[in-house]
Amino acid sequence: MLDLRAVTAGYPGHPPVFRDVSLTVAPGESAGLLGPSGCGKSTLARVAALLHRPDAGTLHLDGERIRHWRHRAPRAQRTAFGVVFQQPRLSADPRLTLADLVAEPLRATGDREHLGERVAALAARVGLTGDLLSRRPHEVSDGQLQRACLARALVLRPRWLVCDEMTAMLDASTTAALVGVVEEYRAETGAGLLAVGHDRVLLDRWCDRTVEWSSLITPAAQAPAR
Ligand SMILES: Nc1ncnc2c1ncn2[C@@H]1O[C@H](COP(=O)(O)OP(=O)(O)OP(=O)(O)O)[C@@H](O)[C@H]1O
Repeated sequence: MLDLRAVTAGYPGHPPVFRDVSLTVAPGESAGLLGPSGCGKSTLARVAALLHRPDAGTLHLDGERIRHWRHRAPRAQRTAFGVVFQQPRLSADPRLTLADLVAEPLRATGDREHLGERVAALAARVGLTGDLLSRRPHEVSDGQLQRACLARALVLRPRWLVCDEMTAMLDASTTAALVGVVEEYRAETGAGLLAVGHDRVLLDRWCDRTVEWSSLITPAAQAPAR
């Protein structure tokens, strides 16, 4: 269970982006989060994935209260999440080949057993050929790079996936392919999913339920647009 209760979050030097937001995703469930630009969806998703420390509120992950975020979170909690962001170029080290990008979490955690085979299997799953794996980010398209970022998110076999507008800049066939990979992985592992997006049709098709940001928040709790 991913259980966010009365979370208030924002950025230093600014009023909170939102206050007292609660959201629960059951084990194995897929929840879509829909809302207008700038309301705080990504911030909430980052809090949920332990990447952004909230100012107040609680997060329980599979029954355990989270007390630390980012590098301070215990490895077992950090690696429970696979996260894919909207803009692959902002989350990919331009010096790495796509193969090394996919392998990055394995190297970071020291889990190098059968590394080459695991990367190759995931690359095949997301539709990356051997030729593409040897290229660097500037030598591939956004869609190809996003495929590598999804493979990287899956390589530690997370229990939870957070996809923050993963397909926003992709064409329809790449969107369908990546959503298909996520769903195949979830069917195999029982992983839960929080998918943030603007596209109601996509989220309704993809997820067990779609949550509107406006239903999470009282008008007084939303900070004015900055
Ligand atoms: N690093 C930051 N420092 C200061 N303010 C930030 C930072 N990141 C985001 N914000 C602000 O926080 C608010 C919420 O941003 P967030 O990215 O969570 O919204 P969002 O709902 O995901 O938007 P979008 O749908 O456009 O991606 C926005 O007003 C944004 O300008």
